[in-house]
Amino acid sequence: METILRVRQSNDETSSLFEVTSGNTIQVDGQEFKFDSIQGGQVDQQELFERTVQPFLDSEIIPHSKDVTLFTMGPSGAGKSYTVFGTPSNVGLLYRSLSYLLQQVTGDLASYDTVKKHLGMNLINPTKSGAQAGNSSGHTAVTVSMFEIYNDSIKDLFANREINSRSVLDIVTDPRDGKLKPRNLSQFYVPNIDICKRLFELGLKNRRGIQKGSTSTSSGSHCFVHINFVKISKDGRKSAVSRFTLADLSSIESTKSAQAKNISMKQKSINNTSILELGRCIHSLRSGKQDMSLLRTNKIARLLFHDFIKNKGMNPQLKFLVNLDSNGDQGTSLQILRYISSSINDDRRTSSRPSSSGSRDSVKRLSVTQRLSSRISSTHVKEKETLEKIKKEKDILTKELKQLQDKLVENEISIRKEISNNFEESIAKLNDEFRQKEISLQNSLEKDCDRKLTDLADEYEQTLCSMRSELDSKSIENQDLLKKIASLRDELKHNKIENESFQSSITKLNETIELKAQKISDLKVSSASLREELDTTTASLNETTKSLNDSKELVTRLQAEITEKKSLLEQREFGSSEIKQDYEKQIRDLRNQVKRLDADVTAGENVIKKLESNLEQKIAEVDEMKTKLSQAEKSIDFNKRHIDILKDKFTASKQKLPASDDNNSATEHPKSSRAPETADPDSLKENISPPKKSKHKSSSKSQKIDDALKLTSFTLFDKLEPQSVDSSVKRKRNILSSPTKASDLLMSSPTKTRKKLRKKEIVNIFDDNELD
Ligand SMILES: Nc1ncnc2c1ncn2[C@@H]1O[C@H](COP(=O)(O)OP(=O)(O)OP(=O)(O)O)[C@@H](O)[C@H]1O
Repeated sequence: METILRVRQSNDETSSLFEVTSGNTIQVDGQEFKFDSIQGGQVDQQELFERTVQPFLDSEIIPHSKDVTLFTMGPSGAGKSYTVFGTPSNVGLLYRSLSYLLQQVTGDLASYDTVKKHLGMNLINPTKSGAQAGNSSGHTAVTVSMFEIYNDSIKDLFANREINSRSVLDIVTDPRDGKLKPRNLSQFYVPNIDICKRLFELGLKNRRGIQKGSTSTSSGSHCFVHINFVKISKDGRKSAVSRFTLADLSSIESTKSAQAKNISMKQKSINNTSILELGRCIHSLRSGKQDMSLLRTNKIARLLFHDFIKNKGMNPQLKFLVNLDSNGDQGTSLQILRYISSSINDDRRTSSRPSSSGSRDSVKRLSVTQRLSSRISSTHVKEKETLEKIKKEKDILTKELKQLQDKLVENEISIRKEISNNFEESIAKLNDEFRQKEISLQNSLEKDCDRKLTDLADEYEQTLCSMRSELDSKSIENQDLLKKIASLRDELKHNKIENESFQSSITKLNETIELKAQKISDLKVSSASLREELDTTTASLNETTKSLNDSKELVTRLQAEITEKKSLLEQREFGSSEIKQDYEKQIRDLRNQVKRLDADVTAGENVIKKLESNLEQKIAEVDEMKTKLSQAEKSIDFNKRHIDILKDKFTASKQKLPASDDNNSATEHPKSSRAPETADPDSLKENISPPKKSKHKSSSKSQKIDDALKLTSFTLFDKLEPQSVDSSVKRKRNILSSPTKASDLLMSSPTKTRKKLRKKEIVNIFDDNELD
């Protein structure tokens, strides 16, 4: 047991109600009180933690899984709650202890599920993030619980509910961790310090008299916090829990302070009684008197019972942290100090004023004896004897009572031990039973499993056999299919080759058709120009004819003039010789002129004849070209139709090809190569003479098509009738055929040279555009 004094120092040291006389002793009102350590006002929260709590965390809780309880006691307002919980900016022992323990478990934090296996269903996971914290192979964890005892009833502060009746028997040993605690107390898994803070905020909010967000308001209740440090064995089967209990006890209230804090007298007396009883209990246990009856009535004492039993009443790990305010009430402070010194530090009290109550008792006892002796002396001896008898009897009875009481305590201890042993035995039995059941269940499950596995194996074997036979048949089918696919591939290759040649022949045909179309268009152009030339020639012929007629009229007129002049000459034969000569000259000139005209007419006629013959020739050539043109057009139409048929066939063959060969999707069905046979029979009969049977199978379709086209073209050219000569040309030829008119034409032809040249050009054009 350890006593620590924390002093809340006032700024005004002169008004301080106590002084520290030596290292661990204080003096109040002339009385000295000794503590294990005194933490002055300059000691801050962290220092206090490091000096008072951290040592036993390191030496007891973490390595040895021992339980330690720390009580804070003191007058109201001395800083008990401040010491335990602190303020948000300066946290107290609770948060510092938790964060210290959490630091120790870092890296080895067991997951919530793992800890739950050991601590049971009452373990609560505070958040979703808590579920993800830690790992299944971790070996340490921290859990917390919080409850208050107020008006002798217990309230779970994390659950905000009264967790049991007023009976102390509701404080029970939890079989999971072997700790004595209120029945069904909530226990939270702690993954980190932030969650802790939120939890305790909630707990303090639920605490009686504590206002939200504050730890300073006096509550009038005893508040207990259990910090459980869980250690799981390496094999994960066993666990040990060490518990650090932080108890913020209610202050011992004077009537005045209780009234000031609005605490009922009943509550005040319950609180004070419970604390005094706790002190008496500890004192009796320490002095070896073991007044265990207190443990049956006092809840705080009962909560510590487990520790006493466990430690066999010897030196339980209890720490009393006494808070005193240097400016506080002297009476209350003295009351606390006396309480501590009488119940805990009795042997350590260095000096105190002579007990006034003790002297009063002795005075009382003296007066009673004097009165009794005076009575005895005044009454007769019999009464004295009787009194002595009674006294003796009383002594005997007192002795017996004491013996009985001792026996009772012994019995209770033995009963409790027995119960505890029985309980442990029954737990061990239950564990064994459970293990046996588990093993038998496991065996039966294994058997079941084996049986099912065998059945499944048989089933699978059968299925496998049937699947194998199916596989064999399928593989045979598959081979057939592969063969088919191979043959189809060959066919496909063959078709591909054919198709390629077919494509090239189509390309060639297209090229030929284009060439022919080009030639036809050229022929059309030249034929149009020929027509124009013909028209101009016809027009010039007409002109020449007209000029010939004019020339003839002129010749006639000149002949008439000659005749007239002859007659005039005869009439004037006797005229002057000059006139005669003039006339004769004129006649000669005219005769010469006539002769020249006759020569010109003759030459013109010759030219016209030539032109006529040329014209006829050209007309014949034009007719021939027209015939060829129409034949070629027909041939092209037929070819086009033929190509269309072939293309249709080709497309149909493509569609019929097997879909398996994706790469050869453009290949054709072999039947497409027989397109000419399935083409329009009438048109083929009409236009294509049957193709000669090839000696070699390998003759390409393009060749066949070419042959067919050529044959068709030739047949068409043979069958076509010659075209009739243009009627206007014929008419002009008739006109020009007359030799008498040729000279006139020659006379009046102004474009002779140009026509000759044009004629030459026409002849050239016809030569160039001759069809194949
Ligand atoms: N050592 C200290 N340093 C600074 N402030 C302190 C100290 N001790 C206590 N206080 C402040 O004094 C006020 C009262 O303290 P606290 O509530 O802890 O007293 P208490 O002993 O718990 O009182 P009660 O028993 O009535 O609940 C609080 O505001 C607290 O912050």
